[in-house]
Amino acid sequence: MSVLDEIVGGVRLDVAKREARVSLDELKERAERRDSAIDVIACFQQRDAVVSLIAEVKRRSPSKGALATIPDPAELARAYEAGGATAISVLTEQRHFGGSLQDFEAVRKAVDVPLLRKDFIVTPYQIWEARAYGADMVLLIVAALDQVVLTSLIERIHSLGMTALVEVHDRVEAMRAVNAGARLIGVNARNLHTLDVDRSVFTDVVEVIPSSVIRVAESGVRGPRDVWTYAKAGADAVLVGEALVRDGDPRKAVADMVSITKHPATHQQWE
Ligand SMILES: O=C(O)c1ccccc1NCC(=O)[C@H](O)[C@H](O)COP(=O)(O)O
Repeated sequence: MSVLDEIVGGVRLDVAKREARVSLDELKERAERRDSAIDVIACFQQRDAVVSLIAEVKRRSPSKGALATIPDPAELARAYEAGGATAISVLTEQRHFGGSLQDFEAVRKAVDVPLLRKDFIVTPYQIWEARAYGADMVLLIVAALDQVVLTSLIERIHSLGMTALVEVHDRVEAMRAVNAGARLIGVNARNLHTLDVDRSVFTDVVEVIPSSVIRVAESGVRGPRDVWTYAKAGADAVLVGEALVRDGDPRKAVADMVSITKHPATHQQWE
C-alpha cells in the first residue's frame, strides 16, 4: 500500500465520522452564509511580482515527522500575510499532518488573503465542508482520483466559486488535470512513493501545461534561491511549507522569498 493509499484510507474513515455528526444539508446552509470565495486566479494574475507565494501551515509530515508545534496557527498566518504571502495553505488532515478544520477556522478569522484547504479530498462532502469553513481554494490530487471523479470534483469546486488546485507529479497526470478542466495546476516535486523531493520534476512537467493555466511549484523550497529557480522554470506561484514553519521569524522568511520575486535583477549572480 502506498503512502497516499494509507492517508486516503484514514481520511475516508474521518469523513464518515464527521458526516454522521454534521449532515450535508447543514453544511450547505453554513456555506451559503459565507462571503463569496475570492477569485484566486485573478489574484495570481494581478501579482506585482514574478511569482506569487503560497505559505503553508504544516505541523508534521510523513516524510519529515514533526516540523513545528504551531500552538497558534492564526498568529503564524498573520505573520505570513504581513510578510507578503499572496495566499495561505492550511493542512486539515489530522492523522499524518496534525492539521484540522479548527486550524482552518482560526486562520480564516485572522487573515484576508485567499485560503487553500490542503487535504486529501475524495468526496463532495469535503468540498462543501471547505466552503462552509470559508475556503477559496481546494486541493485535488490527481493520483488519488479516477478521471470521472476528478472532473466532477473540479466542477463542484468551481460551481461553488472556489478554485481547484489540481496537483500532479508527472506529465500524464498533468494532461489528465488539463483535460478535467483545471485552471490552476500544482506540480509537486515530492514523489508519493519514495517521498523524495526532486525539484527538476517541475521543469519537466510544466512543458505540457498550457500557458493559460496558472502553474504552481510545490515542495522542496529551502529559501529564496529555490523560489527564484522555480520562477525561472516558469512557475506563476510557489507553495512553501517546511522552510517557513521551521523558521523562527516566519514574517521575515516570507518577506525574503517575496522580495526576490519583486527584484529579480538583483539576483543575476544565480543565473
Ligand atoms: O510533506 C510530505 O511528507 C507529504 C507526504 C505525502 C503526501 C503529501 C505530503 N506533503 C504535502 C505537500 O504537498 C507539502 O506540504 C507542500 O508541497 C509543501 O512542501 P514543503 O515546502 O516541502 O514542506
